[in-house]
Amino acid sequence: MMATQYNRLVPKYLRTLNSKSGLYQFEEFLDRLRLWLKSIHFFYFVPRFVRHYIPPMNFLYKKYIRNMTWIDNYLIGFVKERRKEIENTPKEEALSSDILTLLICANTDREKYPIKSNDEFSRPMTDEEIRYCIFEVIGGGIDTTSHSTSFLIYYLCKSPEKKAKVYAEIDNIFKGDKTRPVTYDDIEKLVYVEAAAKESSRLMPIVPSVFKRAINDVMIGGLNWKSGQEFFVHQHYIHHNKSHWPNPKEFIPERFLGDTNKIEKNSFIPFGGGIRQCPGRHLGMIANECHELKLYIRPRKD
Ligand code: HEM
Repeated sequence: MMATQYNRLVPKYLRTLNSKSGLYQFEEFLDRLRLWLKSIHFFYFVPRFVRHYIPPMNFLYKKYIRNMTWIDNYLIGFVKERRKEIENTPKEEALSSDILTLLICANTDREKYPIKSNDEFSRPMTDEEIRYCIFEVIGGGIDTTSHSTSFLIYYLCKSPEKKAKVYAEIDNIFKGDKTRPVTYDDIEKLVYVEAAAKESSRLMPIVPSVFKRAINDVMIGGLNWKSGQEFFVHQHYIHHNKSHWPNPKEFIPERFLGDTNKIEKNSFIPFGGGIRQCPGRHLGMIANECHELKLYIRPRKD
């Protein structure tokens, strides 16, 4: 989405920074996203009373809230702008399939793949709801995917023997054609590539732990948790636990080949779990595999 925005906002011949250009605002947006990321820990760990009343925490608090308001307004601007564009597009003209367009058109007569149901969610979403979704996708979908790819490349570079297997599989499917687009069929056939991507996310889960709250009294891991109690599930630790993963520090994609039923339930959770499991998990995994492909299909420089 960011790359598309960049290309849309700034024609090639204008790609220099000046304070009025959309690109300038976009750069500011990225800076503010970084600040927002920093502020997450502040809101997690600084108690409410301290952040409201004790200097300098209360100044930081105000700064972070101002930052969040700026981001909200910026994103709402996109939603409104795109909504107007869609309204001005004749019905017979096809719309693009980007996430923003799909969200705006959901449950309207412009929806591409309508789902019939009569529940409380069968109404078009408000600008505010779409803004939340877009922000989640930006926050949850971009760095996670790019960092996953970086670690995959890292582990493959460290394991020439495994990398050779990735090459062999890619060669077998693409037969030397370096230009044709990657299809869904290819992705299905690339089992070793997928196994390598999974093994890399086992060794280095990009989100190392997730935050959960018990909604009932429950026993997990032999401990009793009270309703309302909050805790972290530590993926990194689980992925390195010897009882689930023999030689846990070694990069062995073969673990994910063959009968995957032997992988113990909940011992591989790079995308979290439960009802709030990552909704972008398939997209993230496919993007990861496609990056791997693009890289290795090219002329090879080891
Ligand atoms: C390799 C890439 C990715 C990894 C490792 C990853 C990992 C995660 C994890 C661990 C969670 C928390 C799940 C939990 O609480 O149990 C999460 C949530 C989320 N992810 Fe991803 N993600 C990736 C890609 C994406 C992509 C591509 C998108 C969107 C297009 C996305 C959107 C989201 C959203 C919206 C949530 C919040 C879900 C909720 O709270 O209900 N993620 N992701």
